Amino acid sequence: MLRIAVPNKGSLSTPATDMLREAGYRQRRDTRELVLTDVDNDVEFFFLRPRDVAVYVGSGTVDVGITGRDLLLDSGAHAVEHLPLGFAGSTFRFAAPAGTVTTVEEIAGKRVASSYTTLVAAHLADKGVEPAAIVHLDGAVESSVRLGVADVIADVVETGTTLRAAGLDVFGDPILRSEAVLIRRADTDAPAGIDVLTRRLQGVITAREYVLLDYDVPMGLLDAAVAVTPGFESPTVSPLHNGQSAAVRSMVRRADTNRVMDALYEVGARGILVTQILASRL
Ligand SMILES: Nc1ncnc2c1ncn2[C@@H]1O[C@H](COP(=O)(O)OP(=O)(O)OP(=O)(O)O)[C@@H](O)[C@H]1O
Ligand SMILES: O=P(O)(O)OC[C@H]1O[C@H](OP(=O)(O)OP(=O)(O)O)[C@H](O)[C@@H]1O
Ligand SMILES: [Mg+2]
Repeated sequence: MLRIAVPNKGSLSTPATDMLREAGYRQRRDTRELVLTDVDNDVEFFFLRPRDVAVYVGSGTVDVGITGRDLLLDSGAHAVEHLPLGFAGSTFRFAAPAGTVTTVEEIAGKRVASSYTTLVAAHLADKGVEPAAIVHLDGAVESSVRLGVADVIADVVETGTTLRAAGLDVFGDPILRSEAVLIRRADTDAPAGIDVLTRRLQGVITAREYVLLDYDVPMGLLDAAVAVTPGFESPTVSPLHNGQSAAVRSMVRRADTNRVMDALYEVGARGILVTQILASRL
């Protein structure tokens, strides 16, 4: 039975549970449930603190887990990224009161507050910058400068709203671009059952990222239309009963849908329909 660690709280928890449910797994109804066995799918879920997921996976007590790339790197656990999951995207960045610190080099001799101190220490060591101190805080890191325990922070930035509210500006390149990832233990054979889980999660990712596009096009314009919608391998083309047109079906990136529909219309395609994909195995 594959043992899967899932975040029980925080930004990752609900989207992780939603994705597993979409992938056909049973999920808990009550947030106080700590363990859930899905007998039909031969998997067991352990609901753990997001920060602890990598620790359990690295120690081999659970086989795989869902966590953030930033949390994985900060944990120093013996675990590796297996599949990016496409949600909980964020950047991890330095910030300071507007105009005070504007380059990473200027962090030398200053105090840096973060909830991700291992990640910050490794990054600064890599850049050859020696801070005066790296202060570990559990959260609300943006308040640390105003309250006088740090000069600079390193924190998760999603929309930037929290930074703006605290009067802080980001500086330097992003330390990291993070998203939710499926992780497994490093340097060991892939656990039995991970392939099915991976295909199922990949299926959800594809269903979220792509739509199906159907359209009719006169035979003479078929090549031009197909060039607009090349699909994954090659689009499906079926002759229409009138003998003069073809019906085409192709997968298109959801974000490109309207641009592609406009281009197809220009080429001469008509009856252009978009359909949502509910599940997929490619
Ligand atoms: N706006 C966000 N705030 C915090 N974390 C985010 C955000 N967007 C994405 N994430 C990701 O979520 C993970 C952090 O989750 P975690 O549950 O530890 O913190 P949290 O969402 O801040 O929860 P908490 O309520 O405990 O503060 C990281 O991988 C982080 O990159
Ligand atoms: O760029 P934004 O969209 O504003 O999001 C980023 C903020 O959200 C998180 O804080 P959270 O609300 O989890 O509080 P915490 O700092 O106490 O963890 C994170 O630590 C940042 O502070
Ligand atoms: Mg938080």
